[in-house]
Amino acid sequence: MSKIIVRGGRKLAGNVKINGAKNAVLPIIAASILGSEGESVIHDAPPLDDVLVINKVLQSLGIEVEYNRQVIRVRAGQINTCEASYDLVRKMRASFLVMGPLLARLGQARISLPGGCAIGTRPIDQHLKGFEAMGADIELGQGYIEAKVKGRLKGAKIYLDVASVGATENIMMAATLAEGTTTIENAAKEPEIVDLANYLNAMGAVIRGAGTGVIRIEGVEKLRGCVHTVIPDRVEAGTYMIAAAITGSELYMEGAIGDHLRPVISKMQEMGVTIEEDENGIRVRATGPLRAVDVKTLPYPGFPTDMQSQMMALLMVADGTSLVTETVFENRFMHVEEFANMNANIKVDGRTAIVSGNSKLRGAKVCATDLRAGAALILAALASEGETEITGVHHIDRGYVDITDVLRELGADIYRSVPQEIEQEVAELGFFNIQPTLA
Ligand SMILES: CC(=O)N[C@H]1[C@@H](OP(=O)(O)OP(=O)(O)OC[C@H]2O[C@@H](n3ccc(=O)[nH]c3=O)[C@H](O)[C@@H]2O)O[C@H](CO)[C@@H](O)[C@@H]1O
Ligand SMILES: C=C(OP(=O)(O)O)C(=O)O
Repeated sequence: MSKIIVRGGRKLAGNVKINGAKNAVLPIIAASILGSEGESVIHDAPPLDDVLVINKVLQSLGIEVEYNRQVIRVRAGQINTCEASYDLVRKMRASFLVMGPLLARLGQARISLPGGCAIGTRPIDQHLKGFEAMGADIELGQGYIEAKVKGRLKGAKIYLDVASVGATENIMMAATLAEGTTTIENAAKEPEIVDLANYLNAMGAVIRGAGTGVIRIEGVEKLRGCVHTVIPDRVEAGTYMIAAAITGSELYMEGAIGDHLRPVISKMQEMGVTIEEDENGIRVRATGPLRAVDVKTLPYPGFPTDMQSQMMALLMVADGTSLVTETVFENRFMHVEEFANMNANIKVDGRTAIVSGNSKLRGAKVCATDLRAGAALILAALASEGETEITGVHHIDRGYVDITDVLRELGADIYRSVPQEIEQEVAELGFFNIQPTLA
């Protein structure tokens, strides 16, 4: 498996073209299962391992999927099976998002339990509660979850105990073909939910309120393929924004949407980073010293948990002590131990990390324990003295397109031992040597 090698201390400069959002395209691909007529054409689908995996899940169901130059074409007129196998679902939690569409379309779905995970227990009780409220019988056994409904799902009022992104998406997709109206209360409000609702509406669904805490879905008889462009990846953009700040540089995030990044922008401004937004993107400039700030992760529009580790990397080099509180996942501080190997000074007390700033970071051998932790290690390495060697690169490949090439073009001294596309080609040949995901 590949390693990423970084020699820190270089300034960066230039434009970063932000890719389509991983967390938007995955549910959108799953939603394509609902289109019993025509073809769905999904533009700006980023070439990530997660996208390859979910495409394979659809193909394993007998659905036609073509992926070429960031465009995915899905023809789901015929589906051969309602079962998504363990081998694929274990690679990525988001594969579970095919449950709602399959249940709605075929009245039955059998999906392997999504695998264990490093950032928290990540139960799926809220997804199942929603399906049950819509009339599905759920059975668990032999590592699989089976859901069945006689006839169509029935519209229902569903209150989510936690504003889960995945549960909101899964229930919203299932409800599009249900009989009657479904209301999701305490729904997640993330931009990716809005993108999915826009996609479903373009397929013929009737969804209102996406982006607010109450979403109403009027069921329709059938959906058809449509053409859609995926929103830009706010986490990819946020990660490069921190790359600019941590190296005292200036970068322009082309295509990034400021409104999707409000808490990240605000916190970076509080730290003393200059941020300018225009209609095409976001410019980040860091010249002076950075101030410590406290950060608490929350569901959207709060500070995103997917930016917590990267923000922590930046706080390690700020003046003063910062508190980072993780409220979304109960075990998302594994990067702290790796940061400590790089000479950071961080103490964890329950769900809060106390980050002492002004660290003189030093290169070390470290391991990416999950996707964003991996990105945060790259960021810390850019600001470190000496060489950092990062293993666990398969995690990073789940969510960043060519991150080493992009950073090298911006001026970083960074390379990976095996290029991402070669690892993907090997995976495409069928040797899915990507380990089960831990994030
Ligand atoms: C593919 C994708 O979009 N992944 C994102 C999605 O993950 P995902 O959809 O898995 O995250 P959720 O919003 O569901 O999880 C949020 C919290 O709710 C809990 N929970 C969730 C479902 C459930 O049935 N019961 C339950 O208790 C989880 O354990 C977690 O503590 O949102 C997370 C929170 O913004 C992000 O970090 C992930 O990057
Ligand atoms: C946790 C993440 O993704 P996933 O939900 O796919 O594991 C992430 O994108 O940071």
